[in-house]
Amino acid sequence: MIVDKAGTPITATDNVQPDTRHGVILYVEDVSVSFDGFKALNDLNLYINDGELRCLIGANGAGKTTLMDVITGKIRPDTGKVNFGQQVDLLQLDESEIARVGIGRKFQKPTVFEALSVYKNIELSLAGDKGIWTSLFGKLTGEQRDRIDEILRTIGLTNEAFYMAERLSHGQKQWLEIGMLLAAEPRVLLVDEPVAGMTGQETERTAELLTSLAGEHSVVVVEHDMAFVRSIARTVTVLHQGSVLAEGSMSEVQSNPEVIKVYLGEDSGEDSGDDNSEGYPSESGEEYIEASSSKEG
Ligand SMILES: Nc1ncnc2c1ncn2[C@@H]1O[C@H](COP(=O)(O)OP(=O)(O)OP(=O)(O)O)[C@@H](O)[C@H]1O
Repeated sequence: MIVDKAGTPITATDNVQPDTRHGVILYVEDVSVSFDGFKALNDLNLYINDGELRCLIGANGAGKTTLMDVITGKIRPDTGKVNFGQQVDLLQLDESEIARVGIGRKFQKPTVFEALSVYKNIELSLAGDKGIWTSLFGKLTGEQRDRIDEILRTIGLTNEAFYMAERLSHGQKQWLEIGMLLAAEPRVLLVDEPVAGMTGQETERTAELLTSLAGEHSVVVVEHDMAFVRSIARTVTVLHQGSVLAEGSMSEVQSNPEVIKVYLGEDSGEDSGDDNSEGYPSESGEEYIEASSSKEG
C-alpha cells in the first residue's frame, strides 16, 4: 500500500488532493541527475504554484526533458526531493501512480487512437479505470457524458466528436490529447512543445486553450517557440546546464544579464542547436533574442 507522508493511503484510482496551503503544488528541491557522470540536472530548485501557467525554456540539452522525466517518475534523481503539494512524496511513487495522483503529461507527438472517434478517445481516458471498464462492458452515466461534452467544448472539438481521430488535423490531434489528459482530472499538466508543427491559427487556439486551463489546473509548458511563450507566459523559468538560470516575466528574463550572457555570450556556442533534428529553431544566440523580441515592436 502506498501512503503519503501523513500516513494516508493512496489507492490506485484516487485523485489525491495535494496540500497546497502554501500556494505551491509542485516542489522540486536540490534535484540532481547524472548520466555517466554528466550532470543533466544540477541541484535544481523549482516551485510551481497552484493554478499557474509556467513556461520552461532553455537551449537544447538544458535539462527540460530530464526535469519532466523526474517529475513524472520516468527517471529517479540521484539526490533531491520532489513533492506534489507539501506532503505527497513523488519519489515514492511509480510512473502510473504519479499519473493517478493527478500529474498528467503530454508528449510532443500526439498519441491518440487514430481508428477511434474523438468521443471514444476521451471516453477511454475518463478518470481511473472507469473509462475502459465502461467502454468495454457498460454504459456511460449521465455524469460521464456531461464530462465528455464539457471536455469537447474546452478543446473545441464538439463538432468533430464523432470523426475518427485519423481525420483530425495535427493541431486538432494535439487538442484531443489534451482532452484525454483532462479526462483523467489532473491537477498538474506538463505539456511538451505543444505548438511544434502547428499552423499560426492552431498556435493561437492552443494559446487560448492552455491559458483557459490555468487556474483549475497548474500548467507547465516546455516550448522552443519564443513568440508563443511570450503570448502565454506569466512566469518563465530559464534552465541552463541543469539549473535554473533565471525566473520572472518574459521581459525580466530577457533583460537578465545572465540570460543575455548565456544566449549571446561566450557560452552560447556550447548549447547551440546544431544537432537539432526536430526542425525547430535553435534558441541559442541571436535567433533566441530575435524571436523573443519579435513581438516587442
Ligand atoms: N539517457 C541519457 N543518457 C545520457 N545522457 C542523457 C540522457 N538523457 C539526457 N541526456 C543528456 O542530458 C542533457 C539534458 O538533456 P535534456 O533532454 O533533458 O535537455 P532538454 O533541455 O530537454 O533539450 P531539448 O530541448 O533538446 O529537448 C543533455 O546533454 C542530454 O544529452
